[in-house]
Amino acid sequence: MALGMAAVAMAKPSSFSISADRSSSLDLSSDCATSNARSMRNLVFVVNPRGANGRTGKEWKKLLPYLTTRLGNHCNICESITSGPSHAEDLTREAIRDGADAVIAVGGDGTLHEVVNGFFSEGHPVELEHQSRHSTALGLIPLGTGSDFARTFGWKNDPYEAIERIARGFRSRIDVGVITGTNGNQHFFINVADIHLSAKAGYFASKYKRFGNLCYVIGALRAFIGHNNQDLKIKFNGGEWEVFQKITAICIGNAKFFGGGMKITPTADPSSGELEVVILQDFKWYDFVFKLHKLYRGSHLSEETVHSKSVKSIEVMEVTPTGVTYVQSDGEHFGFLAAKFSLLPAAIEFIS
Ligand SMILES: Nc1ncnc2c1ncn2[C@@H]1O[C@H](COP(=O)(O)OP(=O)(O)OP(=O)(O)O)[C@@H](O)[C@H]1O
Repeated sequence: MALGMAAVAMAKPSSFSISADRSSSLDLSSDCATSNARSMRNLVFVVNPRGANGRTGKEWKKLLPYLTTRLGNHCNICESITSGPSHAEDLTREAIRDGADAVIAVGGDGTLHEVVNGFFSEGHPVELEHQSRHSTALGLIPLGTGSDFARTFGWKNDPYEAIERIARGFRSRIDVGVITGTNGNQHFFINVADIHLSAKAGYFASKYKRFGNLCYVIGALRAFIGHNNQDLKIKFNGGEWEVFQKITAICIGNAKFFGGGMKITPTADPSSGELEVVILQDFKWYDFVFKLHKLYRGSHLSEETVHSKSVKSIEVMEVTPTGVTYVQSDGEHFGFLAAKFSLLPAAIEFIS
């Protein structure tokens, strides 16, 4: 195992590992200073130093000594710093193949999203070679701008609380959402996928993260420029196509929150085996002004122009193809319609 973890570190110069138990036999053949004790849990922390406009990197530097003291006697702590977008996926795959007991995303929802995608390769779960029964858990230290997935569990951006959860090591299985685009490739999401106005707003919000949570307001204002509510065809659970008119946004929740605290899919539950779909129809700009408080509270489902439904799958396509209806997943730009959204029930063990 120690050799495996060393391989993670050697493959990426930005990775190294620390164990508080430095007196135990260390593998000094690499910069990944792991203990050989097999009883030690191997935890790989995938850290996005640019999360929350660089705050994640700064917080992590302060946190690491505490983490080492708190967990280092029982765990090998391996730090993997991302070097750019998508790197977290590769780091996660390598860690799982090398036998990590847990991969912990340190950052926001974007980092968590990439780590979740790293649990899969070409549509299949990544496994420790020749040991399909070994299970790597997913963990989270929420340190992002929105950190919306953590809100479903009532967690704050408090890294010390997160470390206590990791120390307890309680695991429960959660569902993972799957998006299949027009090219047939599968992409995974853990929080909320969404279509049209909100997805366009998210696309622009990502350009303004330097303004903190205000980026979501700026993104929404920018997205309204040139926006039209649009007729879309929807197929639920593999049934018949139905036309829904004047759609403003479709939100598909494995969990409840998006956009920096909006409780958009309020009955979604990542361990329910179903996705909650919320369809907003015929919203005008002033509806967002008057109904925004409802979206934040999750009380918008009672509105006449809001429909919700629990599903196993949903397919969406444009009635009149434009090719520019935005799709995003976990706040990350995915592409454009058409797309199918489905679920892998209980796909990942999550440290909760
Ligand atoms: N080293 C890096 N340099 C630049 N960008 C990176 C790096 N590592 C990851 N990223 C990108 O940073 C983006 C944002 O990361 P993250 O989600 O952690 O923070 P956030 O956007 O502030 O939080 P939230 O998504 O919760 O609002 C991700 O899309 C990811 O691809």
